[in-house]
Amino acid sequence: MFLNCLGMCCSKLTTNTNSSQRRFPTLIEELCHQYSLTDIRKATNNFDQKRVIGNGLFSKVYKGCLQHDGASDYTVAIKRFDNQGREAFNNEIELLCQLRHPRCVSLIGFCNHQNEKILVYEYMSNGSLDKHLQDGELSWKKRLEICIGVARGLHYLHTGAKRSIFHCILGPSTILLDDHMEPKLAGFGVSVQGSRFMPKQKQISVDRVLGTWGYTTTDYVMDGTITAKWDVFSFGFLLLEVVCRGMFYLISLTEKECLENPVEEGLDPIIKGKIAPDCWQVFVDMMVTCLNYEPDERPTIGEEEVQLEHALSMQEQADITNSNSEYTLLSKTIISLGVKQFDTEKIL
Ligand SMILES: Nc1ncnc2c1ncn2[C@@H]1O[C@H](COP(=O)(O)OP(=O)(O)OP(=O)(O)O)[C@@H](O)[C@H]1O
Repeated sequence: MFLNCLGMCCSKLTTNTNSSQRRFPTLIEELCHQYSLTDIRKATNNFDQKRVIGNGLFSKVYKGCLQHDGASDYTVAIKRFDNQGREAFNNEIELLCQLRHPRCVSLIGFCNHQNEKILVYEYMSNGSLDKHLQDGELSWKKRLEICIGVARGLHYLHTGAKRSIFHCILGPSTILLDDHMEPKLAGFGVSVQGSRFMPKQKQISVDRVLGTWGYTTTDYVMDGTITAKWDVFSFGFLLLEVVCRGMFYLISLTEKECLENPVEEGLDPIIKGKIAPDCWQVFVDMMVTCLNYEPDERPTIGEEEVQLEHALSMQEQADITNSNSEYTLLSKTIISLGVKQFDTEKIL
């Protein structure tokens, strides 16, 4: 019933575009505040370019300053969708209104004024994970903690709501970090919700290719369906990128050779020597199973979460007894993605 109501609210959002400041006496409005375009213009200094903090697939994200419920000014992130982003706007508002989890970014409000489709979120002061991976400043333990946080968020999406939610574009640019460097999932514009009466793992069909290329699994491309195992594959890719510093992001099929070298050879120099071999073994086994070509062979994200916590505790144990010296990894892990089975002509 709750989700039906939300669905109806969202279709109202799409169809009623002529009124300038229409009120929605609906659940969505109860759940998140509706801002006027004037409020948003004021908050972003009229969409000042200098306030741009990120670019989405169909949107620009600004740092803004808003007043809410009479409280003093506070900082928010304001996503302004372009004309192609209407569907993403509706999708994101519908999903985020339902989500309440410390590992998912919070939606504060929205503005739906004629062609202007805008969402307002809590501001994540440390930006997206990709920036921090590029800078190479994160310790190995922090990386592990971030991966655990991401697994918790995904676990909630897959199992915590009445209908499973599949993120579909999980990657370092859709993982944001708060003041304490804790991760939150963002970028729900193309996420997909399973149908209400379906078992959580059942496949659903979608009619478009989603996701960033490097994090896209073969399942969808082969049979046009999405399951939770899609996100698990993306999570495996994320683990790879977290240790290899952006090396695999947006990998193209022609660059697949880099996966033919052992992962240990591509480790970010910052964390080389810092990873305890026992911890690494757990981590790398998980990565390999997540990236399994066969979706049924991949673990659930709940299993991943538990294993990552186990890996972290192994690292902590090892650090107690080995506080000064560097670790050496003797393993040589080759990841096989089965990418040779792609027919790029058909896909792109
Ligand atoms: N709440 C936020 N706080 C801080 N920065 C943010 C926030 N939301 C988004 N950003 C910045 O904007 C970038 C793009 O946002 P996001 O990941 O939501 O885009 P997207 O999902 O690709 O967008 P779209 O909805 O257009 O498909 C992020 O990588 C990040 O740098």
